[in-house]
Amino acid sequence: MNEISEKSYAKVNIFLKISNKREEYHELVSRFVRVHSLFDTISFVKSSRKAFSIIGNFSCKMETNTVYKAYKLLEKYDGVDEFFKNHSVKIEKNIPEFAGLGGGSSNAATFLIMTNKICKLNLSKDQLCNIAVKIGADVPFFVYEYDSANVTGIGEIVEKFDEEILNIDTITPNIKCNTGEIFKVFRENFYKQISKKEADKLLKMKSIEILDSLNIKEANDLYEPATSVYPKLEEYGQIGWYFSGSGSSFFKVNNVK
Ligand SMILES: C[C@](O)(CO)[C@H](O)COP(=O)(O)OP(=O)(O)OC[C@H]1O[C@@H](n2ccc(N)nc2=O)[C@H](O)[C@@H]1O
Ligand SMILES: Nc1ncnc2c1ncn2[C@@H]1O[C@H](COP(=O)(O)OP(=O)(O)OP(=O)(O)O)[C@@H](O)[C@H]1O
Repeated sequence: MNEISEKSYAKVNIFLKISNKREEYHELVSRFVRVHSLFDTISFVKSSRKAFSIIGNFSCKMETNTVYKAYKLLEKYDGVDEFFKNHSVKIEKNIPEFAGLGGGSSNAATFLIMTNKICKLNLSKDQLCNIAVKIGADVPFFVYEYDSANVTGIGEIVEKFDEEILNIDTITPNIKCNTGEIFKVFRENFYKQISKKEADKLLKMKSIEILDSLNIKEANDLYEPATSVYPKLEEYGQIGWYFSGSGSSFFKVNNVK
């Protein structure tokens, strides 16, 4: 076999509320949904480079690429180092970066899943999740490959949510949102915590019902801090559109109730 390929999907946060602080991080209560129409493609292709390599257009250096971080966490397993001496990782990017669509996190998770399979590591989803949290808060969601899930903790608790597949449109303004900065401004100027009662209620509701009952500010606790840092974002906050993660993307769900 010369090449294997998998899709690496984007996500949106149907709602995103903060429930607590955990040291420098924030615990969230969120519904994550995969966007079927937006994905990168990751392939393992034969190579004679004799060292781990990534082929693709990235704004970051190799050492900070989430796929490289995932490789470093798997290289101690039998056969992984040898496999990537003879194969390069090719990533065709479609998911915009710094967009709140989880592109880097998704790529890392797809890499973990593909390497687990091709190198026959036999790691369970829960074991892969323990590795995923070391790469980033959004990586565990993508490891489970659910179309829709409730995500809590700082991203490590992922529970499947059964609902119809959502038809989602996204727009990504040309604004690079810095996730760390937005959480910092949230903590300093906008801090609030969702109550357990309100969180339990949202976690039981279907995504389209949640969006029907909340406006853009109510659905995402990071929208106001994000617009305070990047005021131009407000030009995109039209009725019917919602804000994903720490931005800059907005999304709309086309399914009808
Ligand atoms: C906002 C979301 O996109 C929602 O899906 C994620 O929670 C962000 O996840 P991510 O981009 O993978 O974020 P990371 O790369 O892990 O963290 C970047 C920075 O954001 C802040 N951060 C991130 C996640 C979180 N739950 N609380 C935080 O306070 C931290 O300062 C951290 O240093
Ligand atoms: N495989 C990758 N794909 C895209 N960006 C990557 C990757 N690896 C590292 N990065 C770097 O990660 C940062 C942002 O990544 P990403 O595009 O996943 O952020 P995001 O859209 O803000 O995601 P999130 O929804 O998790 O906040 C940029 O600095 C980018 O260069």
